[in-house]
Amino acid sequence: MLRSTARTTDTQSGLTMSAEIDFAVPESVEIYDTTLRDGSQQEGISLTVDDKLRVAEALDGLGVKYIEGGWPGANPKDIEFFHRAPREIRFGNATLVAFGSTMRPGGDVNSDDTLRNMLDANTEAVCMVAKSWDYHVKEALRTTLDEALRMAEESVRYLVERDRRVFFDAEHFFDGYKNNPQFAMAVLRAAQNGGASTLVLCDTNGGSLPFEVERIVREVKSSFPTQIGVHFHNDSGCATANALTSVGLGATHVQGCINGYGERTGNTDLSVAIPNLTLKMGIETIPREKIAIITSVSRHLAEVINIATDPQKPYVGTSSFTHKAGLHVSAIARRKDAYEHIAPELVGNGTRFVVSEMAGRSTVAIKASELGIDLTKEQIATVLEHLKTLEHQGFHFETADGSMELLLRRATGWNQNFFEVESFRVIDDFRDNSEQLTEATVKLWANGERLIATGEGNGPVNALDGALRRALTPLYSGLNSIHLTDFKVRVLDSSSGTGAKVRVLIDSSDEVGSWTTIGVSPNVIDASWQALVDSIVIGLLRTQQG
Ligand SMILES: CC(=O)SCCNC(=O)CCNC(=O)[C@H](O)C(C)(C)COP(=O)(O)OP(=O)(O)OC[C@H]1O[C@@H](n2cnc3c(N)ncnc32)[C@H](O)[C@@H]1OP(=O)(O)O
Ligand SMILES: CC(=O)C(=O)O
Repeated sequence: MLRSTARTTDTQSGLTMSAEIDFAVPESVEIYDTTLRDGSQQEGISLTVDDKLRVAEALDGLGVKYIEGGWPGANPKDIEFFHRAPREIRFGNATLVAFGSTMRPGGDVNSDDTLRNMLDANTEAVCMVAKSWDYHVKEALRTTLDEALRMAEESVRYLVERDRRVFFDAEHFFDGYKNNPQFAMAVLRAAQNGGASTLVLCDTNGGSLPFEVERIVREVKSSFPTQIGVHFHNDSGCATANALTSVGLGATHVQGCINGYGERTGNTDLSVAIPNLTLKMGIETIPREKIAIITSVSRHLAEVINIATDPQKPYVGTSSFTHKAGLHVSAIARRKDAYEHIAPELVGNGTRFVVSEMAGRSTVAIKASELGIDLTKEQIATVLEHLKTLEHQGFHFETADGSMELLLRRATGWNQNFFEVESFRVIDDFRDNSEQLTEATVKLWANGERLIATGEGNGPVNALDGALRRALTPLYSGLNSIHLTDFKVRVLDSSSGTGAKVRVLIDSSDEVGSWTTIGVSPNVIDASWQALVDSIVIGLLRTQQG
């Protein structure tokens, strides 16, 4: 077991104790997710009660120990959630926690609405937030330090006496400790006296750095026998590092959110903290077998919450194990772990390679073999050269897997024989101020026949797509299951104004999957046509391959 050593300072007397104390790095840490409370304080998040239930279900499935469900009484949604959750979810792992503050200044526990609402939520555990920064007591609560201590102790005791396990969130603990350590520690003592099970040190403004956290957690740990927890915001970008530092000093309860949601810059990202604690520090967090679903849970929550996650998010991001540089791919082809800090499968993620101008021969060879395309060394070299030239012209193959596949196939001497393009034409027809119609005509050759078809649409791509389908569907009925799902245009050299080159990306899908194709040209219709033809060819190839 890891051990860390600390000197301690008596915060009452200010004296530094000479004795050194060993803190064991814990064997296990309680994971407490606050997505449904602090996570929902993030700008842009607004969950329905049904959404909250889905999030709670997913978190329980992941095996977190506590799920903070909201602040009962703060809004009707949270009241309904606490009513429905125990009836509609069969919790297998998690305990639901109701959040609230201490009673108000000058209040009485027996008539305080917040405390009553926390009890009415009917949860085994509650989390109570209290001010531990003297500045906040004086300026935000506008009361005395003694009154803040009374509010904390009596409120905790009131809930403990009613059989609740009380987590005590000492708000602004780190700033409070820096400003007035005696008061910050006195608040913890009040909560301990009241019977709180866990003293949670909160970095509410999120500005603390790991070396400060280390000093302060060490002080607290040496002064309190009670379980220590932590709750870090990410305003200095150190929330997860601060949580790990605290655990290294003996904290055994970590609050945060899968995907790091939360007020302002968010909270400790549990999708990062859990793998670090488990896989790197050897500490038990969620059940071991659940680590492998953390990527899918992170993505599922992002869908429910409707905020796309950062592809570069450690462990669970789509780019977390994606390799682009030729040297990296070449080494990975020899040793899988050459550029990966863990095996991605441990967290349910996977290795990906993207092909671009940064590629070398190994990348092209791997991509071709993934697609079942046999390329000779010479063909690989030719593809690589062609690829780099095209990327220089503005193509971006890492986002266009469909066009990349065609490039690789063509290098073998293959050429699509579904159809041959003789010509195409697009006419924009403005009939009057309210109506605009685009008409496209394509002339193709297929099966030895000359095919001429016209399509109408609300724009050139729509009209060209219509004309192509009208010409080809009688020959290839599989086209009916191919759909264009997205169309993106990017101006590549904006300094050239309307003469600029554009890059068009088209996303397409069929019943089994999706692909992206690309076109680049100074003419947006030409660029669109290139991407469109590639899209149809890939679609036909897929129907042919069954
Ligand atoms: C650090 C955190 O993130 S804690 C969680 C914060 N979350 C939220 O605020 C979201 C939910 N909040 C709400 O719905 C509302 O703010 C409520 C229902 C809690 C309170 O609403 P209101 O009564 O209208 O008050 P308001 O929002 O203006 O908050 C200020 C009041 O809370 C009191 N208050 C603030 N912090 C605390 C605390 N830790 N303990 C007790 N009272 C507190 C203030 O003294 C002030 O009371 P006063 O108006 O009687 O002087
Ligand atoms: C309790 C809480 O959310 C905080 O102090 O940040």
